[in-house]
Amino acid sequence: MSEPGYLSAARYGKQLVKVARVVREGDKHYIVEYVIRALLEGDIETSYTKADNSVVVATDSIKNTCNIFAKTSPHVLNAPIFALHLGLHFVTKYEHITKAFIDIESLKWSRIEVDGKPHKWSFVRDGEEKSTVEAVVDASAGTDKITASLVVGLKDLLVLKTSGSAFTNFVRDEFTTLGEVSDRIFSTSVSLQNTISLPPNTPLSIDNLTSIETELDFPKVLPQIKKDVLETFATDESASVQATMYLTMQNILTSCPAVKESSMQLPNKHYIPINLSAFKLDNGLGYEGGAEVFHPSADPSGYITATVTRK
Ligand SMILES: O=c1[nH]c(=O)c2[nH]c(=O)[nH]c2[nH]1
Repeated sequence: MSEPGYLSAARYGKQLVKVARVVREGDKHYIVEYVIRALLEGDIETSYTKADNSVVVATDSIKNTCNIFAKTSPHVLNAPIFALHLGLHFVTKYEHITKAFIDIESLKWSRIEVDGKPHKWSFVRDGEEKSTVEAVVDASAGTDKITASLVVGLKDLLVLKTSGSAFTNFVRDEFTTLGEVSDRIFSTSVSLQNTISLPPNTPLSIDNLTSIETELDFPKVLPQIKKDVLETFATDESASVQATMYLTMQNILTSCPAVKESSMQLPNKHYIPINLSAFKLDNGLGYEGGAEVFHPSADPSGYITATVTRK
């Protein structure tokens, strides 16, 4: 009997590969802690359609490769370049693997300050936000014509402001109960992805990674992006989540020439003023705001997304 369907997409690999790497420069130490997802595409159809494992690089070997590269890659402290290195390895090592998808989440380890000075080997988890990388390395046109896309960003960056946020002039009809406010709490958990322009005229290869690493300067760019996010959030007289997120991405495009597109997803984590009038307490429920007691509402939340692309 002929099969009713055909294999229209296939990709596989290992996810949740957790690895930490210490780099020691004398008694000054560095640490990164990564959660890696490495997925492969290529001439792997027969593993699905013919039970042919001869085309399968075992996901266990993919995990081993992540650990080996954590030890051997000269780019291990620079997550976006490390992701490109891993991806380039898979598409050059295995002739039948033509695309590699490497995602990395970096957990936050910041140096502990002692007497105002960063300690040499002690670190603190001072925030749940993760720095993110999504790299796609594509050798489908041949290993001498490898291309890649690279997206860097962050997620789970929780922020809140108690003033400088209004929401007025929205559609008011028979479905509307929300009052207009000139002053409210604005809180969100920032997810942000920035598409990076890779240096032009540089054939993508493992040999060129060091010059790409120098040119893109992620140790400078990534903190700049976070600074843009936090400073825009703090200082914008926000008319809405939509308007503030748009301004944030324009500021990133201004400060980071290597970013060609920026996308954000922001939940609007509502803080709802509690009505205390039954207790003869005025909790500032009107247009002017000024409420002091709120219900931090877990759900539902607004969910606002946008992409800004360089002209
Ligand atoms: O900044 C906001 N944008 C909205 O689209 C919206 N909708 C809503 O109920 N409150 C808000 N706040």
